Amino acid sequence: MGFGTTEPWLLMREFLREAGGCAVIDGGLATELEANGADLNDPLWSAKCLINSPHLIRKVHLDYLEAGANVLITASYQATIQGFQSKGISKEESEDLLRKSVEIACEARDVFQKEYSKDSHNVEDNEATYKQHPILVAASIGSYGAFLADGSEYSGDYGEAVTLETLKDFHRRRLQVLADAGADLIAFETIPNKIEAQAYAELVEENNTKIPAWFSFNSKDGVNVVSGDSLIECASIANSCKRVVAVGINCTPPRFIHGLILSIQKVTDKPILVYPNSGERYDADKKEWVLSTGVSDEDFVSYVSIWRDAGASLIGGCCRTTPNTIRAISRALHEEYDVPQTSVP
Ligand SMILES: C[S+](C)CC[C@H](N)C(=O)O
Ligand SMILES: N[C@@H](CCS)C(=O)O
Ligand SMILES: [Zn+2]
Repeated sequence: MGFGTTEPWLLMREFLREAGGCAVIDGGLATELEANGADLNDPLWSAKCLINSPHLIRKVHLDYLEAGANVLITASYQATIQGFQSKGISKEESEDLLRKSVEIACEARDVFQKEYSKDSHNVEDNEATYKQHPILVAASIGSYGAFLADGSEYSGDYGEAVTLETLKDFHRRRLQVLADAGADLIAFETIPNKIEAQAYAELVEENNTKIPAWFSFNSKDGVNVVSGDSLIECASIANSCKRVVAVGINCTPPRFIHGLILSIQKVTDKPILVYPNSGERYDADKKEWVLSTGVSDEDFVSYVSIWRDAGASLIGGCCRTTPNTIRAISRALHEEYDVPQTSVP
């Protein structure tokens, strides 16, 4: 499924309808790469796997599809031309690595869909597990703070020297490459402040970016985005951007999500997406998560119907969530909204 170039918002509505009213976003990619043995203690973080272990990325994407995800987010969150160049990789090879992140996700989707259609011939049409399963590939763009690799995507504090133009210059070429790489949409994720949202909005307009985008902010107080900038103002920037087809929150503790959905709704009619983290805290110096501050999968999933009823129409997980979290989200959504089939004796 692709969005093409016309009426992106209509096609998003159609995707959501095909997904049963509420689509499932995948879970933590880096988390699962680590669970599969990757060492991400590196300034490139998960993007290191684009160089060393693309097979792991493909496996994790497939695990999320099998768990019920309708949206795969690519491994380009911390993949930047500048970051690759600082490792001695040429500009051309860096751009190839960005494209590769999209290719891997598209390939995983193709493999999954082939298997899925093979299996469908062996089961009754009315079995809920074999319903139509639309899948979008969302090319991730992490913030300038992610590139800094100092955890500043959780502070949004870039200092006075970083201006709107700095951020536009930083993201411009990467956005162009990812937008032309065959993904269905761009996922601007973990956006920590208003200036970066403004930079993305201007770049999308300036480039006349071919594919639509979503804007997803993070919060650590349940009111504002992590920098302290107003979420309402940030979401309004996303709302004014015609190519933006969904607005929401990611990598934020589950307990804050309900209130944040209500805030976003005040300024947009666009679909709302939420993919919280487990509630744990990231120690950027040690490059590790502080254990025992998060919620269990059961607790996470107990929020799902609340988020859905509050108006979220894309729900998934971010850091420290796993295929088990996504499977439970998918079940919770489908149990609640599927009309049971009556069996004919
Ligand atoms: C979303 S955080 C866990 C990403 C990693 C961070 N930018 C770092 O490199 O430490
Ligand atoms: N897409 C990234 C988000 C980090 S906040 C990941 O799942 O690793
Ligand atoms: Zn995250």
